[in-house]
Amino acid sequence: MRQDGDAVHAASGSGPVIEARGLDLVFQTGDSPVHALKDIDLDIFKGEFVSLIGPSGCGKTTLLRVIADLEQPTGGSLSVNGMTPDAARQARAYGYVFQAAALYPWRTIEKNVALPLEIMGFDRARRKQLVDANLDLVGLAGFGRKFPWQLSGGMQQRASIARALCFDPDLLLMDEPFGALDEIVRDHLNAELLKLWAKTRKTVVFVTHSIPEAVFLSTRIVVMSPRPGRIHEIIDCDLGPDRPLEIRETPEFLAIAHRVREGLRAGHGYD
Ligand SMILES: Nc1ncnc2c1ncn2[C@@H]1O[C@H](COP(=O)(O)OP(=O)(O)OP(=O)(O)O)[C@@H](O)[C@H]1O
Repeated sequence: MRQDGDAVHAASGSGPVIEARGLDLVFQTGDSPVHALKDIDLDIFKGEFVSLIGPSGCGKTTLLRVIADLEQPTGGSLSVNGMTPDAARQARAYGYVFQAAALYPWRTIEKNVALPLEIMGFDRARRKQLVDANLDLVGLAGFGRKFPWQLSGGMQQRASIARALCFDPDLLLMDEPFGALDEIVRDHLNAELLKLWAKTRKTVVFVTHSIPEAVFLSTRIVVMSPRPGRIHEIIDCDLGPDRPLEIRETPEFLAIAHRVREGLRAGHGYD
């Protein structure tokens, strides 16, 4: 198993934001136990954009949910910002973007984005300031008074990103946020997300099924193999920070995409 980036980061002396060692998760179901994650070792460092890619059911969402303390591992250890996942959740260490935008239909966009701030007890003036700034950041300035159903799917997903960012967490966990969108909108949002990441330098863990999306966005790609979900390979994606959409036609991009595809195939054991 390769972890190309680790040596570089270890040399820089910065500790990992996420550190998983021998992580295991077995779901106890009515029928038979489901071994969702097996022996996951993974370090993710500050400012990285790491994608988790793998076949359906390989445990990508489960791994993200374990990091977010929404599932409990049955073995191994995990730290998030040097804390237990439980402590990190309570310290609001991360923002979470779900597959579906999951906005409340009866609240306006600004009220949806403000929800975490209300829960955290921010006063009204500060809430307005943060909501406006984050709607602006995701290109939704002027749409705060609309209701979710008045916005396109892509705009709703942007609003859910603004909601995840509004309290300025250093870590963003994103579970296939653009999976349900058409390709043109997805391309556009990929480019926007990359700009946003370059501007904010947040650490991002991003789940996707799409090889081009993973290569376009990531600094490293974690290729997972089918159940029980294991890390098959970690691939460095050193295309630099400046990535216009046309980069997807370049030999460097295609070479990395090819490596990811080969990794997925080898992990599957088709050959
Ligand atoms: N709460 C649960 N109880 C029992 N089994 C579960 C539970 N959550 C997930 N699983 C199982 O664990 C495995 C991993 O699921 P997970 O959703 O993490 O996969 P995934 O890689 O994200 O899949 P997809 O790409 O289809 O979203 C699957 O077999 C799934 O059915």
